[in-house]
Amino acid sequence: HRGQRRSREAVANLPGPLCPPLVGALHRVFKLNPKSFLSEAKKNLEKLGRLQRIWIFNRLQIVSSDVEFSEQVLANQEHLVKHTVYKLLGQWLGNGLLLSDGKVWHQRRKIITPAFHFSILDQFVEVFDQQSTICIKRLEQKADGKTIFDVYPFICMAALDIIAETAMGTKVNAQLAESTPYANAVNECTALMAWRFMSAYLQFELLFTLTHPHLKWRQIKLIRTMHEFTIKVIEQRRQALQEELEQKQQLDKDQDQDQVDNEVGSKRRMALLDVLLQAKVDGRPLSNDEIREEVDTFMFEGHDTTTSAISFCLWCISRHPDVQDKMQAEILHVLGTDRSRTITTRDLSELKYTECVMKESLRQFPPVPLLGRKLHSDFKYTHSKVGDGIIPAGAEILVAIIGMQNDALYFPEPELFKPERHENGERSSNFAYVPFSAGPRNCIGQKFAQLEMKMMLAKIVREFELLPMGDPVQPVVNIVLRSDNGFQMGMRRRNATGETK
Ligand code: HEM
Repeated sequence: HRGQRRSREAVANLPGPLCPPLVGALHRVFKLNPKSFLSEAKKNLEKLGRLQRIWIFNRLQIVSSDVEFSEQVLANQEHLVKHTVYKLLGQWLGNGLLLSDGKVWHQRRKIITPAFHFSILDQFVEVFDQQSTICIKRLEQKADGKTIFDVYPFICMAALDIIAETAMGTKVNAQLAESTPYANAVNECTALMAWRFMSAYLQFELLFTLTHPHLKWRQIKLIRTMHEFTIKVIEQRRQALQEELEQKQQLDKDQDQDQVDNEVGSKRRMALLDVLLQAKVDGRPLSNDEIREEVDTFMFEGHDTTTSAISFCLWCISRHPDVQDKMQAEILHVLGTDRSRTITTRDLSELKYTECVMKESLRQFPPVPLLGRKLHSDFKYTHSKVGDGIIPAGAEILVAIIGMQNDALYFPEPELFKPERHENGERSSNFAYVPFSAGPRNCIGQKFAQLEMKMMLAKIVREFELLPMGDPVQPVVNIVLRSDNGFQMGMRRRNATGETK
C-alpha cells in the first residue's frame, strides 16, 4: 500500500484522466477497441497533452507522444523488457528476438545482426523481384480500370512468400493455388492473434481459453503446424550445410581455392536460417528450438509489418496522382522500358523520390503504431516542460509512434501527404520520426523491409496506374496498423512507356 502511494506521488506531476482509487480509469478501458483506439487517443492527446499517466486497477501506464520523453525511453540501454501485452505472441514466438530480454536477448541480437548484413540482403533482392512479378500477374485480373478491390490480400501473400524464401530458404507458394499448409497456418494464426489483440480480456490466455475453447484448440493446432514445419526445414538445412561442408573439404584436398568457391559457394543463396545454423554463442551452436524461435519471429515480424506498409503506401499513391506521376517518371528513368530486366539493389538505390514516398507513408501510417516497455527498476527522466521525474518500477510505458509522427510541431500540416518533406532530410528531432523504432531495440529488419517495399512499389507502379476508387482507409490498431475496410482502389495497365489505354 505504501509502495502504491509512493508510485502515485511520483507521477502526480503528469496529467491523466480521472483515476478513482482501486479501479482507476477502467471506464476508459471499456471504451477502447481497435476502431475507437486512435480517435480516443487523439481526444486524450488534445485534452491532456503529450505525456500522460493512467491507472488501471494498480497498474500504471505512461502514454507518450512526447518526443523528448520517448527519446529517453528508446535510447535507454537498461529498460529493454517488453510491455505485458506482447505476451500474447509468446506461445508462437517463444524467446525470439522480439519478445526476449536480458542475457538471452543480448546474445541473440549479437549473433543475428550479421544475418542482416548488406551482402546477404543483396542476394534477397532477386527473391523480392521474382515474387513481385508473381504478385503483378495476380493483380492483372483486377486491372480493368473499373473494378474496385482490396489490395491487401495480394500484398500479404507476396510478403509471406518473400519472408519464407529469405528466412528459411524454402518456397511456401502462398501466392499460387497450391499453397502449403504452413503458409495457411501463418496467415490464419496472424489473423487470430490480431483478433485477440482487439479485446482487453482475450489478450489473457486463461480468459481466452475459458471463453473460446474451440479457438484455443485451433490456435494450438496452428502453432503446432508451424513449429513442426519450421523444425523440419531447420533439420534439412542443417544436414545440407553439413554435406556441403564435407564436399568442400574433399574438394579442398584436390583443387585450388578458386575452383572450390565456384563449385560450392555459388550453389545456392544463403538464407537467414543458414547464418543462424553457423552461429555460436559462448562457443556452442544454437539448438534447433532456439533457431526455430528466431525463424518464427522473422516469419511474423517480417510479413505483417511489410504488408501493412506496402498496402498503406499503395493506397496513398492511388489518392495522389501528382505523386504517382512523379514516381512513375523516376521509375521509367531508372529502370527503363524493358520490364523483363532483373532489378538490382543498385537500381533501387537510385529511386530517391520513391524512397520519399515510402517515408511519408510510414510517417502517416506507421505499421507499428505503438510500442511498449515494462519497467523493472525506476526510470529517471529529464523534461524541459513537465520537469524532471521518476517513473516507478512496475509501470508500463507506451510510446505512441503514430502520435509523434503526426504532430504538427514536427511535421507541419501533418494530415497532408507530402513526400517532398523528406527530400532534404531535414528534421528538428530524429526521434520524432521512428517507424522502425530507435536505440538498442530498433528493428533489425529495417533495411530488408525498405528494399522489399521499394521493389514491390516500383514494380506495381511501373505496371499499373493506381486509381482513386472505393472508400478511404479506416486505420485500426490490430497489433500492426491495418485498415478496417481494407485498402480499396482500382488499377489500369500501363504500356512499356507508362501510358494507360
Ligand atoms: C515496414 C516494415 C517494418 C516495420 C515498420 C518494423 C518496425 C519495427 C519496430 C517499431 C520494432 C520495435 C518493436 C518494439 O520495440 O517492440 C521492430 C522490431 C523488430 N523487427 Fe521490425 N519492422 C518491419 C519489418 C521487419 C522485417 C522485414 C523483419 C525481419 C525480416 C523485422 C524483424 C524485427 C525483429 C526481429 C524485431 C525485434 C528486434 C529486437 O528487439 O532486437 N521487422 N520492428
